[in-house]
Amino acid sequence: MAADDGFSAARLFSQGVSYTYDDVIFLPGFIDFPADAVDLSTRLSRRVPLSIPCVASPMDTVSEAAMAAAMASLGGVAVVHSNTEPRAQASIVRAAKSRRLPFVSSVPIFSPAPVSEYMRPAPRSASASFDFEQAAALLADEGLDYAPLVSEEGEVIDLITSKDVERIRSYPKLGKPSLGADGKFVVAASIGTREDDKRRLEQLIQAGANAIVIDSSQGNSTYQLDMIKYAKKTFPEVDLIGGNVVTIGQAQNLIAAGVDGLRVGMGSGSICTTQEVCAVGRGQATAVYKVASYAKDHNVPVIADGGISYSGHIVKALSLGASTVMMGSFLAGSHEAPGAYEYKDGHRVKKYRGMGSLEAMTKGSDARYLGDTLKLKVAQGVVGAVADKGSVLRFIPYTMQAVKQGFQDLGASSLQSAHDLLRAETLRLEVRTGAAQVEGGIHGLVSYEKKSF
Ligand SMILES: NC(=O)C1=CN([C@@H]2O[C@H](COP(=O)(O)OP(=O)(O)OC[C@H]3O[C@@H](n4cnc5c(N)ncnc54)[C@H](O)[C@@H]3O)[C@@H](O)[C@H]2O)C=CC1
Ligand SMILES: O=c1[nH]c(=O)c2[nH+]cn([C@@H]3O[C@H](COP(=O)(O)O)[C@@H](O)[C@H]3O)c2[nH]1
Ligand SMILES: [K+]
Repeated sequence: MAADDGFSAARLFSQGVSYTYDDVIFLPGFIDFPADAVDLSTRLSRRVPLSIPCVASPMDTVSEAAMAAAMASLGGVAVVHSNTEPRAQASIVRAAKSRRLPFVSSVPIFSPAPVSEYMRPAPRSASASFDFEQAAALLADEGLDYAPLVSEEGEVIDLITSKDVERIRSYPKLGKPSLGADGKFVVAASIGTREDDKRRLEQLIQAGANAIVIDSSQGNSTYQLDMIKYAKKTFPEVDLIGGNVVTIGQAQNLIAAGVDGLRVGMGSGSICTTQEVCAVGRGQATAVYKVASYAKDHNVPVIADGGISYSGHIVKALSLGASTVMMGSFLAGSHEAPGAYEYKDGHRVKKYRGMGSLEAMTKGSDARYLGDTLKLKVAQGVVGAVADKGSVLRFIPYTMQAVKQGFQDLGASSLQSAHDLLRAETLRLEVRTGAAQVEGGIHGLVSYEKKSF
């Protein structure tokens, strides 16, 4: 492409305008490879590789054991939220890491009555270290309807049933899972910056957390810098992700303090009211581009956090320099998100709430606020609901296929290649006017059905 067509990102993002994903559009590049050849493997942080660039947000309506097992089995990762007691959070991490199956069943396995009173003895059990194919083969070979999943310590941790096998088989084939050096699923977890969080950190690391996210809307604080220094000194072997940041100045401080990854986004989340309440933040496209262009020189991967509604947003975030995207609302309506489905106006929905909503704050993150001299609580998020999306094991593979098609259109065969095109200014983009955005969407139809896959 002629270099004088469109704008380079460097030029576009230096004009004093805060842009978000929908404001910008990439100009197509040259295709000389099939979409299937696009390599989406990446890193969550310096030492945590992933095979897909997807991260589930540390929110109590998104990331618990079922999400963590499913995301790791897809090659991504979930960050287990901290809106609960440290012991409970650590046991969620343990539960996800104790298996190699892509799900945590909802069958209650704890009961006041001895199990033998209401269940037949299982003819065979499956080892908790079995992956899906091994467990499915056991059920098929032995003609079993179910088998308990038994840990190395002889504890029954779950059940696998022939129905689970049927369900998982109806989804796209599982790719390369995220496994740590211990051969177990990669699971991350979040902490805060209070004195108590040091104890939480210790318990999470004992539970085997592969990376720790320091969860704050404004990471550039003396509290976070102190926590980074403490964590890096006490547990140097575990990757530490700082944030959130949206400027180079914030990133500089956290990188200097030693973080292995950065989480970028302030006010961009679907449930966020931070920009409204505090007047601080940044358009997400600008934030990702600016922080990533600084962090790359320090070998610090960037997580583009918030504002992802569809695959095109993921392509934009990654092409603007992010190594992964972190998602809340995109994953919240899934089978794997915590909570039960409800019906609202005839739609099947799941609750999704901001961690800075009054409801979430009074549930657990309250400690943050109760300790403050100023005890007036002001929400920076809302409580809402999102539509049932089915299993992440189904819609994430389709979403990744769409992302590969986007990369192919750009002429980028991998994340590294997209980042190279960006830095070489071969990647060209423009701002879309309001009319161009309308044109880029579905328009002029009396009615339509949108079925993506
Ligand atoms: N990405 C985003 O745009 C936003 C995200 N959130 C989410 O909401 C949740 C809460 O975020 P925040 O309110 O930023 O939590 P936070 O824990 O970072 O801050 C809450 C308050 O506690 C203070 N604080 C923190 N550590 C302290 C210490 N050691 N001593 C004294 N004061 C201390 C902070 O300065 C702040 O006033 C998080 O899950 C966050 O991800 C909230 C707002 C915006
Ligand atoms: O202003 C905020 N108030 C909140 O209560 C809140 N809770 C979460 N978050 C942030 O939003 C991200 C998820 O955003 P999405 O739903 O758009 O994926 C998350 O990953 C967070 O960065 C919040 N931001
Ligand atoms: K918002």
